[in-house]
Amino acid sequence: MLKAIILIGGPQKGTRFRPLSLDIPKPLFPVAGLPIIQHHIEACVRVPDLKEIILLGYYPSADLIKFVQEMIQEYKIAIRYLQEYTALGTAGGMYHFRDQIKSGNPVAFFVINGDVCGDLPLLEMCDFYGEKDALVVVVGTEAIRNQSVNYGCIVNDKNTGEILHYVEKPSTFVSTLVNCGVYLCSLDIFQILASLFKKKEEEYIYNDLCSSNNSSIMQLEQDVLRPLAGTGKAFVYQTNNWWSQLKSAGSAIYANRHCLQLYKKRHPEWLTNLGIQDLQVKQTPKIIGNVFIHPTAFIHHTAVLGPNVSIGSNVHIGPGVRIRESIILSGASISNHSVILYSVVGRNSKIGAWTRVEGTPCDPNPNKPFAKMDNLPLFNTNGKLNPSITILGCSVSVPSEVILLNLIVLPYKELSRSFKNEIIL
Ligand SMILES: Nc1nc2c(ncn2[C@@H]2O[C@H](COP(=O)(O)OP(=O)(O)O[C@H]3O[C@H](CO)[C@@H](O)[C@H](O)[C@@H]3O)[C@@H](O)[C@H]2O)c(=O)[nH]1
Repeated sequence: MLKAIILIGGPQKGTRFRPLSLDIPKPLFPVAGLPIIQHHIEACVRVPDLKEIILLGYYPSADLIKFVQEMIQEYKIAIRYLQEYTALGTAGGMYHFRDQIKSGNPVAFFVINGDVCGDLPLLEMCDFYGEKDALVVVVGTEAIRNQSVNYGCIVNDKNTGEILHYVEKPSTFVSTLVNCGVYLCSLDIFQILASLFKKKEEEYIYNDLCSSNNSSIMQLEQDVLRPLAGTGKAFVYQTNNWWSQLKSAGSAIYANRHCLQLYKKRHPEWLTNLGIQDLQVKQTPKIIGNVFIHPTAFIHHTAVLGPNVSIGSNVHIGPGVRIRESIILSGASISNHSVILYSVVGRNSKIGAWTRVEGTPCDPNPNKPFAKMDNLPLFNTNGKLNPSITILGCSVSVPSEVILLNLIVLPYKELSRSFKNEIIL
């Protein structure tokens, strides 16, 4: 029997994802029509012997209850949310809830960072794990040299996959093989965490209880992977599958495109597929490439959508609207002949007629194999806003006949004119 833990962090995490995470916890933000962590759950339920999924974080339980109930109904598998009393780090929460994780005696358990997405090779990891006497198997992927330092860097034995050296976000180049934040761990890992916890407690007592260090805070990367490197107990499973972090709001559009592409392989029925026959029989909108449309959305038959568009529930799209490379969240409405390109339109936002909402794609460099998203800061060194996708927070109202370019608009704002390269507070 196997289990899976999805690390979802808490409200203080994911700040670079604002304003998209202002009205919804970041792990529940919909990419390709599904909450980010539902993609992880989808991957987990494909593993035949996986019996329980634990979401681990420090969001208030109330934020997750509805989602957990929906997931249990949808996937008919045990899913629960365990709330840390404070941020305990990527391994501290696991140690705190070790009895729940160990119960039922799983042979191993997955740990998946909630802020990554990709074609996760969970089944392949199980086979690889079975061949090794491993405490932990980590998924690794190639990155380009200057980007690799933003990740956990792994030096491995090319023949066996054994991790020989591990450095978390090194200050200088170590290796182009990076940690994807997806692990398969043996229960024996808790012994390492137990001795670490004991050591930290002793230090705390030795320091006359005046140290502010919380001995419960532990990191999977620094406290487990790094000491295990070179002991023959940690291995890397290397993948060339698509994989990305979801750190900045800009990465949502990039992830949306790739998740829609993955549906082609796993769930073609989720993509809107209007054949020539449909077009002749009934009046339907024109769909280009991969598009997800929630069944409750209304799309006028003269609208043109795609490629890489996700439309949420109860969205209303008027006549002649053109949408490309964008996410339209639930309840939004877009009036006649407006154009939406490289943008996220927030929940319940309203866009008038003949308006253009456009962002700048911030994709990885297509000329460099293995390039990842650059999580650029909001402002460049000259103090100017780095051009990025346009984001309208929830309940934003945009008038007719204006142009919005490279804009971040906070929730509930009523715009009255055109804007360019600005953050509207
Ligand atoms: N439950 C819980 N989750 C946490 C906590 N702290 C972080 N997380 C979750 O753990 C994941 C990783 O956390 P970060 O601390 O933000 O690390 P990172 O910068 O994303 O780097 C990690 O992921 C990279 C791949 O995306 C790795 O390359 C790197 O080595 C590391 O594992 C995220 O999903 C985050 O929400 C915590 O205290 N509690």
